[in-house]
Amino acid sequence: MAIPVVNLADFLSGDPQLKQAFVNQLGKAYEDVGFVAVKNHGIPDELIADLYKYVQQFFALPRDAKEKYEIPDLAGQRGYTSFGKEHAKGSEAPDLKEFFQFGQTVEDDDPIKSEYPDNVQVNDVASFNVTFTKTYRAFEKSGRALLQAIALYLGLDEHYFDEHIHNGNSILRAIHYPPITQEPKSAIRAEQHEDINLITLLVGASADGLQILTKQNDWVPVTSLPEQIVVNVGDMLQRLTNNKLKSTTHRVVNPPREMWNTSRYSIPFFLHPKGEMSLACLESCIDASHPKAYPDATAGEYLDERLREIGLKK
Ligand SMILES: O=C(O)CCC(=O)C(=O)O
Ligand SMILES: [Fe+2]
Repeated sequence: MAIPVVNLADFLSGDPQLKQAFVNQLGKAYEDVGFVAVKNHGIPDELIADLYKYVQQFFALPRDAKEKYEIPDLAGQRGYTSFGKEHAKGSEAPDLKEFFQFGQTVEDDDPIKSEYPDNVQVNDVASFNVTFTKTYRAFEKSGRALLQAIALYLGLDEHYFDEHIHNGNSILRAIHYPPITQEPKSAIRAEQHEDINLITLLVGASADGLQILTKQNDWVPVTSLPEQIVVNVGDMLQRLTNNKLKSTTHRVVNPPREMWNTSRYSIPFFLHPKGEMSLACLESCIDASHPKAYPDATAGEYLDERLREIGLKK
């Protein structure tokens, strides 16, 4: 399905009409579909190409080399998570994937630094860490602009989210779905789920497979052009907006049999605020026909609950 396409350059153009049109398009798309493709997203193409190159080199390492980067007790939040560990909420069968997660680097004197585990430094692939750091910052910047547009759509101050996402708990996750070697029992590459965070930015997944569940209950493939990124609403934003903006269910299906011998790679950036941000439903999203749907919680409390549900945290 062609998801709505928005042009981030409109928002940043300085032309008030173009900016407002962008806000309306993005907000409407997030009320209706929950997913958009963003062009002129500001993440340099060379950086994305480098990132994919190093990610492929990493997953091609022998198993014992990768396992050096799998750190128990970090709930998969930093470093490597081997094949078959994570399952979708409510599903028994683990997803057919391995992944590597990279988190925030606090560079100012924000005391939140002590709450974040250090990133796991990969020594086997030159330039891996520096490329992850650069891409992480680029995603934060694009994500901040998108959240400014969302804030305006919700009638909030344009900079409402800025302080919450500065030094936020975002995760850059590189995923490898290996070739399929035997008939999978019940598992698919990534079982249906909703993302936990505020918004997810996804660059150029290397092969087909991503599908979203429509309001009519049909699974439809997400298609976007190579120069676009896909950006969807996660459960934290859905909760904050009392279900006004939709965290749409999605999954990654297995390829047809003749493509079983191919890998799929994808690199989502899960944009999280700091743990202390309140996700209490916004007053402006509550009225008689939309009664408050969730109890108050902070982003940190909510994240812990969700990590337990997907088998990453005990
Ligand atoms: O691999 C993809 O394209 C999407 C993965 C995904 O939905 C996730 O990791 O939350
Ligand atoms: Fe997802």
